Amino acid sequence: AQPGAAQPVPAPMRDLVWGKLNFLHTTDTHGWHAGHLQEPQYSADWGDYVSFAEHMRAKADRDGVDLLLVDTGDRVEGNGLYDASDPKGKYYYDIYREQAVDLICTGNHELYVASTADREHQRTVPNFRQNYIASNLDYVDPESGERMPMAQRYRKFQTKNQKLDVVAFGFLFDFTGNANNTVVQPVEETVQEQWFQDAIREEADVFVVIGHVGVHMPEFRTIFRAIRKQNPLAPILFFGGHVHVRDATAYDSRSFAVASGRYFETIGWMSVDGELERTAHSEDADFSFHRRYIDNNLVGLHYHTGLNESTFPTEHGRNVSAMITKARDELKLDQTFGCAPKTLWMSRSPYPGKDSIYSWLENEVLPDVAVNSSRGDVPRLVILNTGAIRFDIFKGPFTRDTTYIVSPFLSAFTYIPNVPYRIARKVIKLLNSAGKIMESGPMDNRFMAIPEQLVIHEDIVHESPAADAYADAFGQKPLGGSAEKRPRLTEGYTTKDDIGSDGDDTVHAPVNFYVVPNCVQAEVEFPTDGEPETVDLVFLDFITPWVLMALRLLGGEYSQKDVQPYIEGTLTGLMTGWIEKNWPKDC
Ligand SMILES: Nc1ccn([C@@H]2O[C@H](COP(=O)(O)O)[C@@H](O)[C@H]2O)c(=O)n1
Repeated sequence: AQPGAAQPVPAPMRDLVWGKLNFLHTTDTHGWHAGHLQEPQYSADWGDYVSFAEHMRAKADRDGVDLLLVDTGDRVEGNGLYDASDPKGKYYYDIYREQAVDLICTGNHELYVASTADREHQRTVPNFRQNYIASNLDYVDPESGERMPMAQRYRKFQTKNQKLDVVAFGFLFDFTGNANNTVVQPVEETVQEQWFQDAIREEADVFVVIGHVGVHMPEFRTIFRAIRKQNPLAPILFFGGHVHVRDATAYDSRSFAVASGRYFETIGWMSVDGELERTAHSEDADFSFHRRYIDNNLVGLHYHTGLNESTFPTEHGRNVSAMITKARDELKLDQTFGCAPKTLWMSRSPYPGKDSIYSWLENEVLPDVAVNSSRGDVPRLVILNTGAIRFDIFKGPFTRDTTYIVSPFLSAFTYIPNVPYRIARKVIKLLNSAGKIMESGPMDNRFMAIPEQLVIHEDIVHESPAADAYADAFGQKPLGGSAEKRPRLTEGYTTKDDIGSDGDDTVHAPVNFYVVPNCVQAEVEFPTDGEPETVDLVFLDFITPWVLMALRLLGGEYSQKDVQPYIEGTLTGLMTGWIEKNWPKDC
């Protein structure tokens, strides 16, 4: 872990179940490779993961089974370690490559901005040349204009110890927001391509599909159906992501799919056991699948390896942790802009509410920063999509790192001047409508909100979410402390997926999740009496297509040419400026 990172505390644990073929999985790490310095439960860093994987591989070798490492994209955007350098990722690419990832693919965040996609192609693809898979993604060379596969379309290889034949694919969901130096082919089309049809006819003991795709998204079903049609008896394993949740499902009795959360809070574990060799595949062959969501902290990593503080870190792992410390120092990520007077939550506290980050933005920040000096006294509606905010603000120092953690995007405020208020006032309602109007495809309203809400549609409020709940440690091993003296449970994930509610490796007290609207809105410079005739409609550029669509549905004929820049700077910069001005400097 990084110097100064919060110390994890012991908790009741569930063991990993090993099989013949085992996997460790990361997804949506978004630059959090230093770990969560303020959250003990997720405070291990990428160097610790390197040590962990080395010990787990050694165990696999000793036991004659196999272990593969998977990463399913969105490695960038969302943490100072990636975002704070110029160019972005100056340190991240060299840190990330130190992990021996066997199967890796691209997420949408590697593609929003052309220069990010260029760097993915120039750095990460060659770093993982044999292992990077891009089944439905092309890259356009900036010099020649030539369109080429981002990486190999699929990978066929043999596992180290059992020589199992694996055919692996690497997909991205049907993403349409990519920069124009990449092309994402819809999954429905890809599975009809000749190369794919040939690949699923290769001799395989196991098919592995990794993808930046939620395990309940239709894209994985499409791939599953295509492979299964040709291979009725083979095990098919899916590793997904994008939705930022811990999740698992099975598409049939010979398939299994797992998604491993977000922000390097989770290291996913999947194992499959049974007669895996294709010669043994039969109607009667029984495969067993297990999944575990490992909280990324040293107490847990020691537990799963049976090691301790002195025996756990490998030389390689220590060196990677040191690379991260050096990068964080050089990037001055601990530089403080202000001291947050209290914790502001995205989903753990209701909106609107005194502890909601969105209420804080709506009531305090937006009215103050969304000001165009030449139109300062014009009444305006300022709309922010909730997905623009990526993480909670914890009470205490708000640092350079926090700015990117909370708001990594380069989104700026744009506006349409003088929109009749009778139309403008209804826009927010349409943007927040539960999907009746713009409900699917790239214009799905939910793409404006946080990714978790693609699968969580209602509040999850526990009767006693507080930290004073105690373990029902029956059948679980207390880690540190006897059964009589059970440890107090820490708050954390209490995942329920299609497999059950025993997926998390650590037994936690539950936390609440309150659904938030797709967008929030501040009314600024409104007359004290009556309504304005017209208003400036101000919004983040990311949601322009939805705003134009909403206006059109309300009878306002506006197009992209009516949308103008409102103020200079990004939401991130403006928010940080507000914090510098309004919160105390020292904590
Ligand atoms: N400029 C941007 C880009 C993205 N968003 C939000 O992020 C969501 C996607 O996040 P993933 O980590 O799941 O890829 C997207 O749906 C938007 O809500 C944004 O606000 N601004």
